[in-house]
Amino acid sequence: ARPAAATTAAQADVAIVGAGLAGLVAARRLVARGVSVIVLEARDRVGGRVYGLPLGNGSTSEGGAEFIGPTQDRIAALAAELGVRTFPTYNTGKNVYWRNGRRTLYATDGFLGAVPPDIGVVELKLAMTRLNAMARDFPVGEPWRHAQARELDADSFEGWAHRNSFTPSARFLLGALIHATMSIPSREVSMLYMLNYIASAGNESTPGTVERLIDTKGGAQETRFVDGSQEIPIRLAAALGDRVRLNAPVRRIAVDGAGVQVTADGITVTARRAVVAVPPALAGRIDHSPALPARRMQLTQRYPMGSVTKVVAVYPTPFWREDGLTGQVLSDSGPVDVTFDNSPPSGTPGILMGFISGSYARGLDAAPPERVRAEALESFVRYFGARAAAPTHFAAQRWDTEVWSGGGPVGYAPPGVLTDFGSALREPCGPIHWAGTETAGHWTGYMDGAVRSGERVAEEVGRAL
Ligand SMILES: Cc1cc2nc3c(=O)[nH]c(=O)nc-3n(C[C@H](O)[C@H](O)[C@H](O)COP(=O)(O)OP(=O)(O)OC[C@H]3O[C@@H](n4cnc5c(N)ncnc54)[C@H](O)[C@@H]3O)c2cc1C
Repeated sequence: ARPAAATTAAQADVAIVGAGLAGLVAARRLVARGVSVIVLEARDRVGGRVYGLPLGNGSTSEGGAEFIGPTQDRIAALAAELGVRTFPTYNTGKNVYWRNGRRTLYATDGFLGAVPPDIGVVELKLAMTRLNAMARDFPVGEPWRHAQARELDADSFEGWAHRNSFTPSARFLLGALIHATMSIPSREVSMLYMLNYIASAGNESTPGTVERLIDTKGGAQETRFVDGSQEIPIRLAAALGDRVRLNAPVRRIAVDGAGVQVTADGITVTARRAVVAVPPALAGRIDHSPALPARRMQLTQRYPMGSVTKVVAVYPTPFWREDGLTGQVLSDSGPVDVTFDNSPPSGTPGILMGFISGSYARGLDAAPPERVRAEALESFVRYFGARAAAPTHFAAQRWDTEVWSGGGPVGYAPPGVLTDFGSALREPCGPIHWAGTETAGHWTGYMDGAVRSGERVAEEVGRAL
């Protein structure tokens, strides 16, 4: 990849907007079919929501997407193809559950799995069973086709959860399910969207379940990449060479009889087809001539990104392991309310990672970096003791101020959006095709969904050319 030169005119069969996993995979697949492509990337790096956060000593820790798990077959196959090795997420010992000011340690290899022991767990387990049953035989990737789509889409997940649980702890844990996976309060997301999200946490032969979303062992947090997840986009881009142009934010897509003209800062690409592989909210910022169909324009006004910051604290050793802890926390107090052990495979240095999500992220909106650091370390001390107070390095990656992401981890549908606008997520508009994890069937919201969407769009465009 090289920076785009000033006002270059270029030609290709397909112009691809965005060098995240979806855009890069689409490019790789199209090139393999003998199709010429140019990938236009706004940032000065590839990977989008996959990013290695520098730790100040030449090494990095994931500041964005990190984990993969069972049934995420497409990202696993891609990593294997690229020679990016994996290792199990550290998961030996007990998890910490912090609730109402009390710290409880619990093993995750029992009947409850990752669910912490609390008064409401029976109720929670019942609600999870109901959710799994509703997610079975679900039209994955096409929630608007569900027989009760309208009713389900009129509800928020919180609305459903409050009618299906009564104890404060079950309600807290159901809310935490959304907070931990989507980085938003559960009142903001459509029940229909969440059922699709649960149903999509599987593959063509294995139905999705809540457990596969939230578990470490057997779930979406099971596995990590040696040298970090960013190795995947970096290797994809290296193989594409100067087909990838950095620092080239796309501003405008014009369609005429001959095809498309995609105008970015410094470069205009004339192509037969365009693939837009960015989250819907960001796609909505690109000008179109002629205007896109109303349903597509209105969809992009209704698909917000979550609010998330990831923090990492580096220590000489992973001291929590000596205390018999996995490094994993679920808490009702912020700003860090979910943590993982982010140490490299060797275990040195020790790295604690924490999520600051939803209202906690919004609460720190105007906070200077020192305050974010102080409050995050206070959270770590609460869960892991005084040794957590003095890391050798601390770094934070905030996503809601990233102009080319707009938040994270994923764009989602608030109530009432999917039934009328959902099908505009993927439906091509003339020669313009849509990709990105938000358009995926299985594992929408995840790296696996991004890869699947890139593969699907390459197929779609390949057929249309
Ligand atoms: C904090 C965090 C944690 C996460 N954890 C996980 C995890 O553990 N496991 C997992 O599987 N997933 C995780 N995810 C989700 C995962 O990162 C995404 O699902 C996936 O990376 C999305 O890929 P994408 O290609 O669809 O979109 P993106 O990665 O967003 O790529 C879009 C690209 O388009 C570029 N772009 C945007 N607008 C324009 C424009 N106008 N012109 C040119 N370029 C443009 C952007 O710069 C970006 O490079 C996490 C995300 C975050 C933020």
